[in-house]
Amino acid sequence: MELKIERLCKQFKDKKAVDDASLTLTPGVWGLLGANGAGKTTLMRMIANVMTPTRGAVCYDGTDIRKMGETYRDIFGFLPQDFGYSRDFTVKDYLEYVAALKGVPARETENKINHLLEVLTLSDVKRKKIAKLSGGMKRRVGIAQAMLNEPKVLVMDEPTAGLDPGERVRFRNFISEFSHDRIVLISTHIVSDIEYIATRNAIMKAGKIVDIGRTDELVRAIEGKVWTCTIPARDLAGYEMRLRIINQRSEDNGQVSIRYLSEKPEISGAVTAQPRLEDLYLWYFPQENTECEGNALREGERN
Ligand SMILES: Nc1ncnc2c1ncn2[C@@H]1O[C@H](COP(=O)(O)OP(=O)(O)OP(=O)(O)O)[C@@H](O)[C@H]1O
Repeated sequence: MELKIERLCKQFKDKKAVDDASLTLTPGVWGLLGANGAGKTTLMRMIANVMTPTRGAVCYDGTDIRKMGETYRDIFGFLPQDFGYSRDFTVKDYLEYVAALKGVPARETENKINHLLEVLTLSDVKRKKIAKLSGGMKRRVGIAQAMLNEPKVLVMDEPTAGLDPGERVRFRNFISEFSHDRIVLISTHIVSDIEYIATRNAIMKAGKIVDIGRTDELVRAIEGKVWTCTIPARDLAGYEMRLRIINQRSEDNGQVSIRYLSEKPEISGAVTAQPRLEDLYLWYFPQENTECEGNALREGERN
C-alpha cells in the first residue's frame, strides 16, 4: 500500500502554498514538520481530497484519488485543524452521524463508537454537547470521528493541540498500535509527540519538502552540532545573544545547564550531545519557539 504525492502544487493568487512537493507514504506513522505557514495544512487538504491541486496528483496504489470518489472516502480518515459540527450535537449523536456519512455498517456503529470513546477517555461525556467540552476533549472527538471507519490512510492536522501531557502519551500509544499496516500522517508543532512514534518524517519549508527520512537518518545532519554544558545563571543572557539555545534548566548553586546548536563548542567544557528531532527542527527553523507543552512533557519523561 502506498500514497504517492506527485509534484503537487497549490497556488493562491501570488502565494505558492505548496511548491512541487513529492513524497511516497508507506505504512507507519509519518511526521510532517514545518514552521507556521510552511504549507502543511494545504498539503494535507489536498491529500484529503477537499482541495484541488493547481498541479500534480495524489495517487493511492496507482490511482488518482480524484478518480476514486467514495472508494477513497471509505479508506480515508481526516482530522482537519477545525472540524465542523452542529452546536446541538452531543458527542454520541455526532459520531453516529459521521459513521452514517462514512458508510460504517449500522450494526458495527455502536461498538466502534464505544471503543473509541473508551480509548480516548470520552465515555463520561458521550451525552454532553460538543460545544460545551474543553478544547482537549473537542480535539479527541475530532480524532474519534477521523478513525471511525478504521481508515487505511489517516491524516491528522495538529491532533495533539490542546491535549494535556497524559492525553498526549495515551494518544501516541494508541496511534502507534493503530498504524500497523496503515498510513498515518501527522502534522504537529510539538516535535516530541512525533519523535516517539514516527517511523519516518517529512520536513516542509516554504511549500517544499526539503527532507525525508527516519529520525535517526535525519538527525545525522546535525551530529556534532548539539552541545550541552553548565554555566553560571548570570552569564545566560550573554550566551542567549550569541548561541541558539534549545533548552535550559536551572540547577543548584546559581548554575544553568543549557543545550545549544553550534558548529563549534563555543563554551569551554561543552560536550556534544546525541541529536534529537527537536534539535533538527530548530536547525531548520531557527526562529521557531518550541518552548511549549512538548518540552514540559519531555523533561518529565526523562526523569
Ligand atoms: N486560502 C488561502 N488563500 C491564500 N493564502 C493561503 C490560503 N491558505 C493558506 N494560504 C497561505 O499559504 C501558506 C501555507 O499555509 P498553510 O496553512 O498550508 O501552512 P501551515 O504549514 O499549515 O501553517 P500552520 O502551522 O500555521 O497552520 C501560508 O502563507 C498561508 O498564508
